[in-house]
Amino acid sequence: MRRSFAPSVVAKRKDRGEDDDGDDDEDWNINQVSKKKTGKKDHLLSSPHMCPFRKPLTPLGNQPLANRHGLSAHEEFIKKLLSKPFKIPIPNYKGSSFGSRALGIRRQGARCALHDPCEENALVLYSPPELSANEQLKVDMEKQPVHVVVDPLLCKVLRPHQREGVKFMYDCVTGSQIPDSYGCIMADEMGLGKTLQCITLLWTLLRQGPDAKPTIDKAVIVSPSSLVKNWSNEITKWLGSRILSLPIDSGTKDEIDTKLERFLAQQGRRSPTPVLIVSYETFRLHARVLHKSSVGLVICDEGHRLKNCENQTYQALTLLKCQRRVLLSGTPIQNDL
Ligand SMILES: Nc1ncnc2c1ncn2[C@@H]1O[C@H](COP(=O)(O)OP(=O)(O)OP(=O)(O)O)[C@@H](O)[C@H]1O
Repeated sequence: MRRSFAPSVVAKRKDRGEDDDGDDDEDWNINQVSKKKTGKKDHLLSSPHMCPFRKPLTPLGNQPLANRHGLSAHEEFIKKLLSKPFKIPIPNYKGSSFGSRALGIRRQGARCALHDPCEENALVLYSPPELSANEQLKVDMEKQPVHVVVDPLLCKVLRPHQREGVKFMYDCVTGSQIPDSYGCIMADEMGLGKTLQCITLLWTLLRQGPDAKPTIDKAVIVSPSSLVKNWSNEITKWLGSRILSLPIDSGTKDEIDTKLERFLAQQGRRSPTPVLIVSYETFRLHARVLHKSSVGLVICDEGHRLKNCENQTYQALTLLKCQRRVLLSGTPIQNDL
């Protein structure tokens, strides 16, 4: 802090007998310092490097200690801390069996639906039971079921009868229509858009569920060979690149087996190709591979082709490890389905 040199202030200071060895450079007086502190006036004055008007700088000895690398003790401590190798805190921890899976950040707080159930035109397939204010205080919001709402992308194109159809199929395959039954026949007339309804169901089950996680991880569509490509095109038409399908309509036995094995080996929420599309013939011929693992949903297009239960394709389909089953047919009556 600079001292005032106003004559009145200087006079007052002198009256009070204040000495001048404060911090201010301007007030430093080499004669006084030499008399009071060192008594080496002559020596100081005789030094050719000593300025008589400016106090000497603080000696370096007052600075924090530096090591031989020029780091202060604190910097040295931080460096040591950061260079410590990472140690797994759990003894003998082996890690997950899915080596490629990265650790995620656990979601905190209440679960929420993927799409807004209150949005105009929203198609809500599942609503959690309503809770009273008192119940809301008691329940664990992290375990509360959430709404299942059809992606608005599809909602805006679905026609009224298709909305009903999607809701019907969802209720059936989730066991809400008939307890412990997970199948249905979708028998809309030809050209009413059964394919789009099934794609909507598939997309919803692959991404959502009341537990705020996907209901299924893989699905198989079995259709007449002439329609395999059509299914793949319709999926791309409505969902773009959101999901990739795996249509199998040609190839050698080994090639097809390899593709099927790869499809079945996929696990978890984000399978790269979660939808397999095969013909009835391919399904029957490769049933041995397909029976090795389970899938979340099977859709049989033109299901009236499964004429009776002695049929080999029917047998192969029955043995597939899959609980949720949808059969599509524009003409279900002809075969007594
Ligand atoms: N909501 C919609 N808006 C626009 N186009 C639609 C809609 N629903 C279906 N379509 C189109 O109508 C056409 C016929 O639909 P689709 O093939 O699904 O009928 P389908 O009921 O499966 O008939 P089929 O019994 O002959 O298989 C398709 O090209 C489909 O993309």
